[in-house]
Amino acid sequence: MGIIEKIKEIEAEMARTQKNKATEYHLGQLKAKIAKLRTQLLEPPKGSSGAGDGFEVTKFGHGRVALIGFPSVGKSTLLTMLTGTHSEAASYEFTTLTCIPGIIHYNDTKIQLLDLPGIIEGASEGKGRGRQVIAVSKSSDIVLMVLDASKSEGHRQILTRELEAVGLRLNKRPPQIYFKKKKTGGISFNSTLTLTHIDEKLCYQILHEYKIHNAEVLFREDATVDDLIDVIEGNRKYMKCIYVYNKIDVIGIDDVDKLARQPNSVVISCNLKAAQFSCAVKCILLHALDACFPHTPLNFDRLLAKVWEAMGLVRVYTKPQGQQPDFSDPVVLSADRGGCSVEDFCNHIHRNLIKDVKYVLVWGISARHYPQHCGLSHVLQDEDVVQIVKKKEKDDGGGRGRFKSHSTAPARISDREKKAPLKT
Ligand SMILES: Nc1nc2c(ncn2[C@@H]2O[C@H](COP(=O)(O)OP(=O)(O)OP(=O)(O)O)[C@@H](O)[C@H]2O)c(=O)[nH]1
Ligand SMILES: [K+]
Ligand SMILES: [Mg+2]
Repeated sequence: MGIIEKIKEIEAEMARTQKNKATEYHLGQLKAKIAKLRTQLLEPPKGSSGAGDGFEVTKFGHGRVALIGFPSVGKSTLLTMLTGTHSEAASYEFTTLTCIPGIIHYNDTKIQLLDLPGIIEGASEGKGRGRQVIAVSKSSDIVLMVLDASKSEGHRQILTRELEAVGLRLNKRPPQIYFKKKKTGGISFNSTLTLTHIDEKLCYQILHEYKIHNAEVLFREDATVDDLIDVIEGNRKYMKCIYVYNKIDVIGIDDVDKLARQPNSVVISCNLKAAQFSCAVKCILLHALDACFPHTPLNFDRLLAKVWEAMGLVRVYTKPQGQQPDFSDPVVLSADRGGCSVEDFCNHIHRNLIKDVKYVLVWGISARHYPQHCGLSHVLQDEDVVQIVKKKEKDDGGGRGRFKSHSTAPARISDREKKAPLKT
């Protein structure tokens, strides 16, 4: 029997089993069995270099965003409009057969956007190009789940299930469970609060299923069996996901309103410019819009702002001693990938720089006063300005200038200030 058949059989057994106190141990064990089989399924077939075979494109820019969705929801149309890179779009399904990269230029950064073939139910088990598509989406920093606003709400759940089946966790944080395998000593089970979904016996049983007999487990939240399995498997990827409802030009105002109010969601139309849209719809959208740009496709500005927020990129501008900061070319850091400390910043510029650094001067929202003398562990924030003071060098932090120490309230440096000359 193949792995997929085994999974199907266990799923059928779970569906047959009534959920009650007497069966909960058995059900927990079955869940662990399925998780183990799914992990086996993810192992690349012999002779291939990985599940993303033939789909890999070189990483480029400051971050990567994948477009995931059913066929013909408008992924390629969206890629073409956001990046200017042409990706064939047509009214028939599976128009796109491979991975097509484009670049979004936003806030002085470059974000790689990947168009992918449509996926269908069963993708996680290898239907269509599901496994390759999922492997590529795992390599990205965030996922845009593109949905057809005129189709069933169930599509979002089906896609979420497919992604969960391969270990992706969307808009969730890792379970607060400390877990460490040991060589001896048996299982030590502890919790900092009352657990309502799992008890010691169930925990032992799941560990037993994984043939783990010595370990330390500490629950720091009221976690579930699924959470425990995620922690034991240890290969889950926690990603932000934005639900992009496209084609709102073909649905009614009430439905647009409902979709626009869901968490992590944005409603758009590739077909209509904002100016062509009725005033009523624009009013509804305004609760989510900072400004309405009449000549951009409807709500693209909002979509880009959401992508930017989810990426969590931190732009740091360098200021050579005695000169204006260079506001054209930021060093781009990320808390999730590589970190945002002064040390990370220095390593970004040059890997040997760190040994020459005496301290740095920081202007911007991470600084308590302007400029703040900071060490290597100081955590920078978006739009900070940094001057590196090397050993045997004097800083110019005491001079007269815009970002000087007598400024009291740390404020984000505005675009206007960036353009204005900075005297030092
Ligand atoms: N009404 C409407 N149609 C749209 C919109 N965006 C895209 N379309 C149409 O939807 C159809 C499918 O678009 P594609 O961009 O090919 O969709 P896809 O998701 O890339 O499809 P596959 O590559 O086959 O998975 C095309 O006929 C587009 O013109 C929209 O906002 N409104
Ligand atoms: K299509
Ligand atoms: Mg396409």
